[in-house]
Amino acid sequence: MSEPMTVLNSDREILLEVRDLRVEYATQNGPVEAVAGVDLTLAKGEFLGVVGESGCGKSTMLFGIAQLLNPPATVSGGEVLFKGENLVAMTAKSLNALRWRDFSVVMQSAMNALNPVHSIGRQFKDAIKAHARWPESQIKARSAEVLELVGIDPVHLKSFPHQLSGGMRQRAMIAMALLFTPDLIVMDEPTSALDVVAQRSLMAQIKELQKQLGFAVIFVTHDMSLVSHFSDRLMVMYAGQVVELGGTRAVFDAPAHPYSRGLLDAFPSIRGEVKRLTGIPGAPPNLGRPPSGCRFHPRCPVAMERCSVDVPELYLVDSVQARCLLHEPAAVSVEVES
Ligand SMILES: Nc1ncnc2c1ncn2[C@@H]1O[C@H](COP(=O)(O)OP(=O)(O)OP(=O)(O)O)[C@@H](O)[C@H]1O
Repeated sequence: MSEPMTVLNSDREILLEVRDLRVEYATQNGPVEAVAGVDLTLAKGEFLGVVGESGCGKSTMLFGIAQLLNPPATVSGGEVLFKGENLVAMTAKSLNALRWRDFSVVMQSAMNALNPVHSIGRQFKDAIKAHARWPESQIKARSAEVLELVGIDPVHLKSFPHQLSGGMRQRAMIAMALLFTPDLIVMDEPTSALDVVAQRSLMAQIKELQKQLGFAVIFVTHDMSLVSHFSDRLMVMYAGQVVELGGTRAVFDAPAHPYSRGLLDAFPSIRGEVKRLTGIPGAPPNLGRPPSGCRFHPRCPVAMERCSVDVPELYLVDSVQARCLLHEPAAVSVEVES
């Protein structure tokens, strides 16, 4: 396996290094590889957006990184080095010691993640007690502090999840993730259950907190436009693989992979030129039997004959990486010569 490229990171210290991560679901028809060899490095304090259509493996990758997969899913290969330690090889006990303290996870729906029969304050207290022996007064003070950080009046420590609005519940989840000011927060579509206005305001708040507290974020969404203003780098996933990775601005300005271009064309631009939204015809493949060659070739508007045969790697295109044979160094030099 080739060494993962780290050229896209700044000089900042590396917090997370994912090497050739593979996740399989065991099914009656054999294994389905939902994450097929992802390489990624994340610097301290960096905000990475992960985008792609439904079923491309974004959540599975996130859960694979956080070691939160449950059967039938298992990590079938690769390493997740968090501050130099491989989470994949860690015991459940060591992982539990890291969770909340060093990294935390915010799920799609706080209604499912929060316990409906306990008050918010009780749930914060349980999370703290699992990791620290703080006196009652410190638990109360910290719980109130993190709620205030996300713009919720601390009186709501007494509230039960159903007594809060959807936006407040998501904020409460983020507050809980901040209890120990971790170095990394992974977020799986934390705004998807909210209306557009609440979505933007929560995004802005996450970004503000991130700047203030310095944690890194991996933010999964299927909405390109949502992360456009907030993420430093963007990872585009298709059929379990990274198909493009680069600075968010660079990917938006000149997407190097036809799939990224298709995703961008599927969302309206607020300030850009008015154009017809085209999107991408067809649907992501069944990962039990992914297409030969380039996994995107059956839907690709610029596919060449060899795309159904030759397997593309991630190639460097200016400052981004793209998994497309159009950018294979040999193909590019032939084009230049002719
Ligand atoms: N329980 C399961 N058994 C078999 N395959 C599964 C199972 N759950 C997910 N998969 C496979 O894993 C793939 C990736 O799913 P995943 O939920 O990670 O995608 P996603 O990009 O996060 O989608 P979404 O945006 O809808 O959450 C799916 O295409 C599906 O084929």
